[in-house]
Amino acid sequence: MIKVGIVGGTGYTGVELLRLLARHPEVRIEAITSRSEADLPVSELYPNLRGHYDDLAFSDPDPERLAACDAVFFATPHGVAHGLAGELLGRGTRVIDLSADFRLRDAQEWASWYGQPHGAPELLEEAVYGLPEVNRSRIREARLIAVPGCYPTAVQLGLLPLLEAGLIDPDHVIADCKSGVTGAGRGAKVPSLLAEASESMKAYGASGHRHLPEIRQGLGDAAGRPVGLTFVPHLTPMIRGIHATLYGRLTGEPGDLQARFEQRFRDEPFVDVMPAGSHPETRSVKGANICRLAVHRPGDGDTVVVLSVIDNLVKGASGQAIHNLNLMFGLDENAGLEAPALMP
Ligand SMILES: NC(=O)C1=CN([C@@H]2O[C@H](COP(=O)(O)OP(=O)(O)OC[C@H]3O[C@@H](n4cnc5c(N)ncnc54)[C@H](OP(=O)(O)O)[C@@H]3O)[C@@H](O)[C@H]2O)C=CC1
Ligand SMILES: CC(=O)N[C@@H](CCC(=O)OP(=O)(O)O)C(=O)O
Repeated sequence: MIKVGIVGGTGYTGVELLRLLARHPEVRIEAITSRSEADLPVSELYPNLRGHYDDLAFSDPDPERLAACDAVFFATPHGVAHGLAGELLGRGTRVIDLSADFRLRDAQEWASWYGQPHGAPELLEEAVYGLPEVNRSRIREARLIAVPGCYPTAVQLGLLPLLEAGLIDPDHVIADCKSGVTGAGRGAKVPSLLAEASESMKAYGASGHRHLPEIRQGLGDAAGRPVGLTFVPHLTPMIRGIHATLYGRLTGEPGDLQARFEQRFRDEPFVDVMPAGSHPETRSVKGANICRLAVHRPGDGDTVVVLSVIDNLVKGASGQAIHNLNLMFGLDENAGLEAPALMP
């Protein structure tokens, strides 16, 4: 069995790791941390886990206990993994970070978007961006994984087939994205209150969101040159889910777009290219580690529209993190990730 630790076990991505790992045949949880809930049994905070982890309680983050694990997930706010990752790696423990700490290759760029100095620039060279559909072979060899953000996962998967093949103008790409409120984490914040978030919808970060440089970095790699991206996130009254509507201007006659998308993701277990004409719904991915895509060319014109949906907590975070673990340890890629979505 692979011994696993989770730092930040009380948050939404932490409990989602627990839910998915409860069905993982090769993993045993050795440590799960919370500073605010130390000593509380996990099933008291999360009754959905009763019967699964009856002997497991939250504990303070203790580097000794974490270093005894084969792998540690960080499900913490940005900046936390910077402080502990180096020590764990030095002691032979692999690190899978769900936060943004190691996603940007440039420490200065990270500092400017996250408003603090990068805490571990010496680790950036070995960090692997954990998008399996792009980096599968590097992930297999990695010791340190930066799990992609939720918006970046939905946007990159939808645009990769177009940018890799040079089918759209890389200077004018638009990502219009909607997120459920769990995207903001479990901490109490006014915009997440029921009375603020329900029966209403709003854009935010229109003039610059911290996922913009992350998405640009990935799309630039796919296009082989810098990409001009307009990215506007929105908060919507749903609990889970990301819906990305992506627009690109075709550079010429693209051929059969549907066939291109199917071919690009033919061997990917967690990307579903839906039949031509589909409109994927966020509820069709709720609780499941899957991205569903549909590609449209309205009126056979020069604009291509891609619809991409994921569950922000699963393919957008904890499920993708477990997919990375499976690859790093040579396990079945599907282990712990086989459950279909909850619908309705
Ligand atoms: N929510 C989402 O949809 C997604 C989130 N992410 C990223 O994953 C990470 C976790 O997100 P989420 O689960 O939503 O966050 P939450 O705010 O829900 O939970 C954060 C967790 O981290 C712990 N924590 C906070 N500060 C520290 C610290 N200094 N040292 C150790 N533990 C700490 C908290 O417990 P305690 O304070 O008790 O120690 C809590 O368990 C974030 O970086 C987020 O950006 C990525 C993709 C999607
Ligand atoms: C709705 C909402 O607030 N979403 C968050 C993004 C989700 C998230 O946790 O960001 P990472 O993927 O980078 O960790 C935000 O806009 O900051």
